[in-house]
Amino acid sequence: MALPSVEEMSIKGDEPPPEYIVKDSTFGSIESSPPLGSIPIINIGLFSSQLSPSHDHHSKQVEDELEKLRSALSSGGCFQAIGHGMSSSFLDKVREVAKQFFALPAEEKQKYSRAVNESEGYGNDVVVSEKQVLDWSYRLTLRVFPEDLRRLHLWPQNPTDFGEMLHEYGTRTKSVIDLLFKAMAKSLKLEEDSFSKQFGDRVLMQTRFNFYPPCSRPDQVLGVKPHTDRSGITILLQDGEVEGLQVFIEDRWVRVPIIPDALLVNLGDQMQIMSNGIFKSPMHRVVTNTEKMRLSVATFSEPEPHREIGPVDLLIDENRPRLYRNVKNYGAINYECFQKGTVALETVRVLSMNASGIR
Ligand SMILES: O=C(O)CCC(=O)C(=O)O
Ligand SMILES: [Fe+2]
Repeated sequence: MALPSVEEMSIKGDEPPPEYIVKDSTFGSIESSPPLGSIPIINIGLFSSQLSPSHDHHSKQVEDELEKLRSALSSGGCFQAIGHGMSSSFLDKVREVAKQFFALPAEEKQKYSRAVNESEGYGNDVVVSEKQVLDWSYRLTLRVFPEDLRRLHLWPQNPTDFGEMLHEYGTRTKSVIDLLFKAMAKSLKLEEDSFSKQFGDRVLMQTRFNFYPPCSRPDQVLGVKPHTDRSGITILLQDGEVEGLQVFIEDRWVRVPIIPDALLVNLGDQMQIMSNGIFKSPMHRVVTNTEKMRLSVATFSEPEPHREIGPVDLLIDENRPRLYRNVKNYGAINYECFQKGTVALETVRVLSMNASGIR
């Protein structure tokens, strides 16, 4: 028998069925309120080439910010980006339009349902195994770039400005991603296209609207289970008021604070590979609560599946031997590992040398 939808269960205040109960505690049990993390705040406006780089004073500021970027990505693997150029009223509009979609009656949302074996569209978790613990959320996932790969029949017609909002938000987010690829390379003293050329000119960008309705058992159920993103980088617009995201930093979970106008940048697995392990793809999860719904908008960037990616040559040397092999279609590898419950990045690792330098 099919399970009732998360939406239905949330409205009725149902006790979550066993399929949703988190048993595995590899990454510790659910704590709704671990300490607040000190996630670095970085002014990415300083990386924009539109600013004149002529003043010494200014270039010192840029250097300092690049160093903050390098340090953030090589430790916790995430930071809060400010100075991204999107106004707070625009970000509120994105959240508002998305909330209007999720507030529609179930039948209306189902018009955009994800087909079996597809990642795009509206729905709950893809169920891949009986042992899988399900997430207390529903989602709408849409590809935004390249533009010719948009599946417009899955883009909501209601609210009527949804498509316009997604096009605008996606376009601006793409500029942020392009800017960050360059800044990340510069922060490691590399040519600025060192990462972006691996992505090519047809970077794939998918936006996932995550909706987490109230849950009667936040102590037993997660909005999203612990995972690392398979992307190059992920740009996350958090709910402006309701917390829920936690990141695993230095062996413990910390809460990600809400800064309504900031975009949270999460490094993904593919950028960990390209940086030869210098940058870290952080484990994160989302907790639920009994009272309030929460919305987040995650935009994932990755290379086209046929492109081979691998550690940048200049980041491989005697002190830092190659950690990962070159890979194509990392998305499929990540998905297969998710099904088997194994860690995708481990499967693309090069065997490490022993102390005497012999493999
Ligand atoms: O809802 C969030 O804050 C995070 C969502 C997330 O991790 C994801 O969609 O990959
Ligand atoms: Fe994620």
